[in-house]
Amino acid sequence: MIDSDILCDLILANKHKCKGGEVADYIPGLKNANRESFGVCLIDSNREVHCAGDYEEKFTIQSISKPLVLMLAILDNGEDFVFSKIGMEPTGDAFNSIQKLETSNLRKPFNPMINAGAIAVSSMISGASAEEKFNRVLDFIRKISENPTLDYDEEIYLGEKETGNRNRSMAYFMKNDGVIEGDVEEALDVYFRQCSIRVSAQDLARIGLFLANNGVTSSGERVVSEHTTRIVKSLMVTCGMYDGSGEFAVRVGIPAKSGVGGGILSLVPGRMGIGVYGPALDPKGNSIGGYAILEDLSKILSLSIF
Ligand SMILES: NC(=O)CC[C@H](N)C(=O)O
Repeated sequence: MIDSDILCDLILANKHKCKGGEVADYIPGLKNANRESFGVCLIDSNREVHCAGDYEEKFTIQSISKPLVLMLAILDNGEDFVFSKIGMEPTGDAFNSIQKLETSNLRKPFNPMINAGAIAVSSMISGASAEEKFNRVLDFIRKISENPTLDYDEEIYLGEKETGNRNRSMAYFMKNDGVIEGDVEEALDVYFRQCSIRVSAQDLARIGLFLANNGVTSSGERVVSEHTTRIVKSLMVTCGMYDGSGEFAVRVGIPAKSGVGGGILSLVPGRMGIGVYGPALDPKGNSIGGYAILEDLSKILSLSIF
């Protein structure tokens, strides 16, 4: 049993830490986020929902879309094809780093949780057009979050598209190397749109529970195989918190994926899904408040899987 008061106490105890971070500012839609916003939602295996703070506030999913779109790409193409194009190793570099694409002998992005790998994943989604591919992504995320009202933020999508030249350059590089087989601009369009999907901490907790339950929604529908969720959870542990994944594994010890919108999706296998939101980020791009709450929760509830 989890006492909801614990979550309120943790919000109060950690709120001051958010003042230390920076809100992502590469596009106006993100810069305008309120750095004081702070919310958490935990849904346990009995489907009991525990929430505190701004758990209903919407923000863009950003990099948290990466493990989710990976599941759809595996459904569409199979694991062998996906990992013939993308590796499974952490880089130790920033999420938007370009360097290993050329300097490593691998000649493919190191993993699906960095931008290069995620853009390659987006290029594998089935559909006749970017719009059809994105609509399949949105439908998939609606299903696993059990929230049919999820939508995307048009202003942020356009901002991502306008400023995303670093992502664009990686995508063209990967097209040159045969990692991306289809139309590059279409892959980028799907990627920019998927980053702009609006979610709340509660939506993330629901997705976390789906992963904790090995690919079954709380209404009992199996959407992906247990094996696929194992792949995704493993990659979340090793690469989900960017180049801070090692320290996060030591301090918190659960699969998690963060995004520059300020969200963190996390879960404890078989036990619960947890979503946190706080747009003030540390230098690696992880939510400062979200990280702090997860660290405290892990200690209080003995969540580490290690
Ligand atoms: N770390 C992130 O959340 C990155 C997502 C962001 N839209 C980008 O592509 O740079």
